[in-house]
Amino acid sequence: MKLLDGRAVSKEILKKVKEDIDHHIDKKHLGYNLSRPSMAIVLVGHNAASESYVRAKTKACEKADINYKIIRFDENISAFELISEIKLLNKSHFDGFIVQLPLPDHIEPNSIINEISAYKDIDGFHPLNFGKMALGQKSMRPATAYGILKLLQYYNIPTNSQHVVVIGRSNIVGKPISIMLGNDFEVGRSTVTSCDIHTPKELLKEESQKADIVIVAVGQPGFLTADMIKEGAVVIDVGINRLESGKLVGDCDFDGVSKKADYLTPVPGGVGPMTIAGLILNTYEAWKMKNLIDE
Ligand SMILES: Nc1nc(=O)c2c([nH]1)NC[C@@H]1CN(c3ccc(C(=O)N[C@@H](CCC(=O)O)C(=O)O)cc3)C=[N+]21
Ligand SMILES: [Mg+2]
Repeated sequence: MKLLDGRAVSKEILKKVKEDIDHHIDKKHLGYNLSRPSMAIVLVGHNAASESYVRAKTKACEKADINYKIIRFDENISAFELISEIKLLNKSHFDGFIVQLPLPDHIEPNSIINEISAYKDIDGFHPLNFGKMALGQKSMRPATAYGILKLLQYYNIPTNSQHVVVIGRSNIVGKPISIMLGNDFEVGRSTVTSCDIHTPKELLKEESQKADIVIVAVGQPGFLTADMIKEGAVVIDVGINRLESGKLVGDCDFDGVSKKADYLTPVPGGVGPMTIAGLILNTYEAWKMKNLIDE
């Protein structure tokens, strides 16, 4: 069994992005001095998990030499005020920005996401980007799904004609990864079965036992057990669950699954850092688009 080292792959991607940015800036593209890419992170209220994810994002910006600014708002901000701020950010110098989720209960997240300029939507959550992604057009891709594709690609894990079972159908992970792997991309052309926690357990097991690749994103520790996979499967664990002990675990029964799978992502150190790599790649791509840099 081989661990898919998202931390190491992410580090390599960040280094490569920095070098590519340096390269474009050295060329003084279009005859003017390009400034480095920049992103803003909108943070509403104080959520301990969000604070830690945002720290991981800013550290990645430092590694890729991308400028960033954290923009904080009081948890009592109204949806109307927040949308006004989003409209300002759409017109700002930032190449991209994200609105860290979850938002306070009184703000409906889609009402905010829909206001983000698709050109600056480095999370890839805007309906225009989601639609383009689904149609197989160039777009900002949902960062976690993008990161997972990059991880599979890095380890030369084939997806072409492979049977993939995705467990979880969230708009930010399960749904987009199911669509992307079904598309006719560099990484794709898979036969995808989309399941979720409501799929009857026997039916789910019947499917997942046949899968070459299982992607689990349900947010329940120990959900995927060894009896649910075939010998030699590739298992991508998207879960990040903090146990009462403080320990961070994924959605797999790690000890059991690791004895049967050929490849497995650890938690931490797997999909989490790859999500951040996806975000940095999207920022780099938004910057290139804005400056008309064509690869
Ligand atoms: N607008 C928005 N975009 C997001 O991309 C977004 C979000 N909101 N809200 C929350 C989720 C979660 N997320 C993670 C990013 C990195 C790690 C990560 O790097 N995790 C480390 C461990 C971190 C730790 O120790 O807590 C790891 O798995 O190795 C995890 C989770 C991005 N999210
Ligand atoms: Mg098969």
